[in-house]
Amino acid sequence: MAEKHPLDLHSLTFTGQLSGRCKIPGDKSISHRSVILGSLAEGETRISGFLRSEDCLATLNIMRQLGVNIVEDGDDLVVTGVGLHGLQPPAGHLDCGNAGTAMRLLSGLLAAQRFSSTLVGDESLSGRPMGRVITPLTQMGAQIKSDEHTAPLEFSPSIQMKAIDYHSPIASAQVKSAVLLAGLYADGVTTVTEPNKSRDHTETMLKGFGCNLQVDGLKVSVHGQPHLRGQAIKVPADVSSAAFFMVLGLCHPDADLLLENVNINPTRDGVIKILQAMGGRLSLENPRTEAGEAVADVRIQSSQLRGIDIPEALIPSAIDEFPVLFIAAALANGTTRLTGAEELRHKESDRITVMIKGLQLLGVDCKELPDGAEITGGPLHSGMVDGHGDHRCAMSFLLAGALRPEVDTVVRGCHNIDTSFPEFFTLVEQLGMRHQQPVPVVTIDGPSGVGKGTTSALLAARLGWHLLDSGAIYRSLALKVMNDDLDPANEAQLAEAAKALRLSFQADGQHARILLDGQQVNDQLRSEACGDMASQVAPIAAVRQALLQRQKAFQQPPGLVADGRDMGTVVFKSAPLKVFLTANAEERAKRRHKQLKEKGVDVKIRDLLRDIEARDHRDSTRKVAPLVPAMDAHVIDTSDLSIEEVLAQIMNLVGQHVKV
Ligand SMILES: Nc1ncnc2c1ncn2[C@@H]1O[C@H](COP(=O)(O)OP(=O)(O)OP(=O)(O)O)[C@@H](O)[C@H]1O
Ligand SMILES: Nc1ccn([C@@H]2O[C@H](COP(=O)(O)O)[C@@H](O)[C@H]2O)c(=O)n1
Repeated sequence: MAEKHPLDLHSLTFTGQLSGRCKIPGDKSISHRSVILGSLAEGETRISGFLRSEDCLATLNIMRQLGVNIVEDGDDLVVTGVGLHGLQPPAGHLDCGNAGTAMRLLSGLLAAQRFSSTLVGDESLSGRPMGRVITPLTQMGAQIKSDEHTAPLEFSPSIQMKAIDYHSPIASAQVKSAVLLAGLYADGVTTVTEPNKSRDHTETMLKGFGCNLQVDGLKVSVHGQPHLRGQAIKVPADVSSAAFFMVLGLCHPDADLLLENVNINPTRDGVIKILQAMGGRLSLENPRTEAGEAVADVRIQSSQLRGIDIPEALIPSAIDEFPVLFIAAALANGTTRLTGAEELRHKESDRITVMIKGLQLLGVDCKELPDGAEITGGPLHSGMVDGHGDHRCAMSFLLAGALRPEVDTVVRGCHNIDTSFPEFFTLVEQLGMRHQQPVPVVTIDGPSGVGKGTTSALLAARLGWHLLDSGAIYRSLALKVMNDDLDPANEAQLAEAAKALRLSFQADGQHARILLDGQQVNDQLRSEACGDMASQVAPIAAVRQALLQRQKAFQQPPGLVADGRDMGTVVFKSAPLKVFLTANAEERAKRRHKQLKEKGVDVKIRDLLRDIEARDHRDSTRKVAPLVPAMDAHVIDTSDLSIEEVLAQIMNLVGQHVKV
C-alpha cells in the first residue's frame, strides 16, 4: 500500500501577463455523488462534465466492481442504474486510492449491503480518521471492522439498517452523506444535524433523483427505501480548483481572468467571500442555476490584498481552499489570522503544518496555531518546498512560485495532483506559465578545507551525477588575474575578465581537466596563492553575477552535485537537498597540512591555520553571497568524522530528500 514515488520535482515560471477565459474542470464532490446516485437509481443517468481525476475514477471503478454498467459516450458518462438493492458483491477489495470522499460516502453505502466488502486506500488515506463515519453507521446497525478507526474498513453483510437521529459533532459533508446514504436503506426517517452547514450536494442531488428529503436549517431528514430515478447531470466547474486561479489572478501583478461556469453554491463559496473581504477584485458575472446548483463566471483582476481575521462561520464553506488562501495571506498587506480550523490537520496531510513549514522556508513571517495559523504578508523568497503528497498544498506552492519573476521555487511531493486536478499543468501552460521538472541538485557548501571537494566528487561518482567545483571557477579567474597582471581592485576590469573567461571542464575519468585559455591548469589552481586571490575577487558583485550562468549551466540530467560557498543560498536556491559542512579551523588546517605534505609541499600548520582563518573571515563577512548555511541546509560537523562517515550521512539525506 505504501507507495514510493520517484523524484517528483516541479516548478512553474512567472509569465508577465495573465488574461483570458479559463475552463476549470468539473466539481469533484458532485462527480463522486453523480456516479454513486446514478448507480442506485432506476434507469439511465447521463453525466456531462464528470471530473476524470484519480479520486473520482476510484469511485467510478468501485461502482463498476459492484456490478454497475458505466460507459463513456464522448465526454459524457452513461450510468445504467441497478436500483437501490441491485448492487452485486465485489470480487476483491475496493480501492479508494487517495479519495477521502469515496471512502466515507461508500462506507454509508456498503454498510447497508447484504454482502461483505472491504474498502482500502493509499498510505495517506489509510492514516485518516474514519471513526467519524464508523460511529453513526454502527448506531444504524452496521458491522465495520477496522484497526484504530482507519482503513482498511471491512463491512459485514447488513441485515437491516435502523433509522437514527444523528447529531454530528463536526460539520462534515462526508459524515452527513454517509449517514444519508445508509439511511436510504433504513425503514423510516434518518436525520442528521450538523453544528454548522457543510456542503449540501448530497441533499440537493438526492432530491433531484426523486428522494423524499427535507432540509430544516442544519437538520437533514431522508425517508428510507426511495425509488431513485436516473437523471441528466451537468457538473459545474469545481470552485475548489477555481480557487487556485482566483489567488493566482489576484496576487499576480498583471492579471484579468474569467473563470467559466464556476459552482458558487453557498455551502462552497467561502473562498470567494474571504478573498473579497481581503480586498480582492473578484466579481460574479451571469449568475444562474444549473441542475439545482448556483453557478457564475468569476472575473479576477490583480489586487493588493490585505490581511484579515477570517470569520469562523466561513470555515466549513472554504475548508478545502485554505492551502491556497494561506498563499494569498502570505502576499497580503498585514496579518491574516485563522482560528477554529483544527479540521485542516486531518486532510490529505496536516495542512496547517505543511503550509506553514513551506511558507517559512519561503521566508514568510508566519506561525502555526493549534487550530489555524497567523500569517503576515511580505515578499516571497526562492526555495524548495514539500507538498507532502497533498495535491492542494502542492498546487498552492507551485502557484506561489509563479507569482513574481525573481522567485524560483521548486515543489516536491506533487504526485497526487491528478487526484483532483489532472488538467492543472495544461491549464497553467495555456495561461503562458512554463511547467518544468527541474534536474535535481545537491549543494555542498562550507569553509575552506572542510572536505567539500572530496565529498562532492565521491557523491557525484556514487550517484552517477555531474559535478560542479565552483571554487575552481573563482580560482580560474584568480589565476587569470595573476597571469595577466590585472588589478584586483579594479571591479569593472575584473567583471569583464569574468565574462570573457575562456574556461572549460573536460571529463577525464573520475576527474575533470580544467582548461584556461587552452592550457590545463588543474595544479596551478590548487595553489594557496590562487585560493587566496580567489577569495579577494569573489566578494565583487559584478564578478559573481558574471559567473552565475556558467555555474547554473552545470544543472544537467540526471543530476548535479554542486560544491562551493553559495550553492544553496544563491546559485541553486531551490535545490532539494542542501548540505553545509563545518569543522573547526585547527582540524581543517591539519587536513590541509597532511594534503600538502603528501604533495611534497612543506608548510607550517600555524601558517595554514592563519590563512584558513583569514579566508573564512573574508568569505563569511563579505556583503554579497557570504558563506552561511542556507536556512534549509543540513549542517554536518565533520571535525570528528571520516570521509566515509560524512559520505554515509549525506547518502542517507539523499535517500530521504532526493529519492533517487
Ligand atoms: N572528514 C575528513 N576527515 C579527514 N580528512 C578529510 C576529511 N574530509 C576531507 N579531508 C581531507 O582534507 C583535505 C581537504 O579536503 P577538500 O579539498 O575536499 O576540502 P574543500 O572543502 O574542498 O577545500 P577548499 O574549499 O579549499 O577547496 C583533503 O586532503 C581531504 O582528503
Ligand atoms: N561558490 C563559491 C566558490 C568559491 N568561492 C571563492 O573562491 C575561493 C576558493 O574556493 P575553493 O572552494 O576552491 O577553496 C573561496 O575562498 C571563495 O572566496 C566563492 O566565493 N564562491
